[in-house]
Formats: sequence, structure tokens, C-alpha cells
Amino acid sequence: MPPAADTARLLVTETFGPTLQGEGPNLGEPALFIRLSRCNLTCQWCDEPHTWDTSRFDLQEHTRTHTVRELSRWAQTHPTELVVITGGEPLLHQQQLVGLVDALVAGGKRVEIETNGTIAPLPEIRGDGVRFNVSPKLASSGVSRSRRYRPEALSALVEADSICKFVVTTAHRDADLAEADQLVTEHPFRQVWLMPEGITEPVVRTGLRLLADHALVRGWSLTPRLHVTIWGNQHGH
Ligand SMILES: Nc1nc2[nH]cc(C(=O)O)c2c(=O)[nH]1
Ligand code: SF4
Repeated sequence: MPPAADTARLLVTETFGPTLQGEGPNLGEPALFIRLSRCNLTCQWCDEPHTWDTSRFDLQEHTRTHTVRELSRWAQTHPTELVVITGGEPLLHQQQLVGLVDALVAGGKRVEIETNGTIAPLPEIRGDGVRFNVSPKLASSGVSRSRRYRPEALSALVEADSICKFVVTTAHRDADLAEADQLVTEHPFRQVWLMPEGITEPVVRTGLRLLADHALVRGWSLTPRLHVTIWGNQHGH
């Protein structure tokens, strides 16, 4: 790590865990979470709007700054191997994240970065022990296509061996799936998950039932939102 990297500061909304990774490839695995503040998108169904929505939240109230050293020390106080960096959009802070990811991997952790796929990862942040879970936003997010679809960033993420996870809303299911099909044709992620949108268990369960066949015909995987089933939409899980 360069000398200054561990004093670099990150805008953090919360750290929590160990809890269970609720989505995607490591579903059900114990994990520590670092949720960074700020996002470059404005999805209408976002379940973490306090990381970016200044019209509804005082972001200062929901933000603390932590150094890379503090965050990596916190992670090392737990034996939990998996650390999930989420947001917001964590790659907005990737200059500072390089040092954090290096420190975590050097400490024996595996790192997952949850990203919306609009920002190409720096070469320095890619590497063994780090995986990007890319969740490209579809039309149902309410965000304009030019903001949410960045083909060059997606190509870089495919090249970095990332996986892809589409959040599909029940009301816009057909349009979301058609867009997901097109996106995967253009950007061949090695594995694709469908995940229902929802912050309550009944909504997630209904979504899972409606999506199961669509995942199967495409050879894609389906993920629930385990943390919603277990803890509802409580922060800190
Ligand atoms: N348990 C749990 N699993 C998660 N997987 C992705 C999360 C996220 O907020 O990005 C998340 C979360 O907030 N909690
Ligand atoms: S990209 Fe993620 S954090 Fe950002 S607004 Fe959309 S759902 Fe929320």
C-alpha cells in the first residue's frame, strides 16, 4: 500500500455485521458490510436513499468519515472472511477504495463490491480476492438510459470477471427482462442472477415465484433477499 493510502478517508453510511449476505453468489454466507455514502443514480425503488437523496434526507446526518486504516482494523476484529462493500455507489470512491481493498485482501479477507455498473473499475482495484457484483439498472428504476447504461463500464466489468444481478420489479417485469436479455447479449457476464425488487417478505416471495421460470429458461440463477425475509428492512443487517 502506498504510505498515504491507509489515512485516506471514505464517506461511510454504516458498517455492520457479521450478518448474512442476503443476495447473489455468496447468499447465506456470514459477511461484514461497509456501506459507503453517495450515488450517481436516483432509482425510484432504491432501498438506501439516505446515501444520496438530499430532497428527503440530510446526508450529513447519515454520513461519517472513516480512514482506510479504521475500516480495515474494524474488519480484522472479526474472523469473518467475506467483506461486502456497498452503497450508494462504492466506485464513486474508488481511489480511496484501492487502499482499503488491498488492506482487506492482505488481511485474508475476500471482498465483494456491489456496483451499479456505470463506473469502470480502476486496474489497481481488480485482482485476486475481489469480485464485483454488478447490478445494472433497468427502465423500471426511472433513471434515464443515458445515465444508467454505460457500455464501456460494463465491458470493463465483464473483463474483470464480474457477475451480474438484475433487480426486476413485478410491475415492469416483461420490459425489465427484455432489457436484461439485450444487455447480457451485448455484455456476456459469466453468471447472471435475477432478483425481485421488494423490501417486505411477501413482495419478495411473489417476485421470486414470478421470476423462477424466467431464470430457468435463460439458464440464469435466482436470488432471494434473505436479509429481508429474516430481518425485514431493518438497517444494520
Ligand atoms: N444482509 C444483507 N445482504 C446484502 N446484500 C447486498 C446488500 C446491499 O445493501 O447492497 C445487503 C444488505 O444490506 N444486507
Ligand atoms: S444505484 Fe443503487 S444505491 Fe444508487 S439509487 Fe440505484 S438502487 Fe439506490
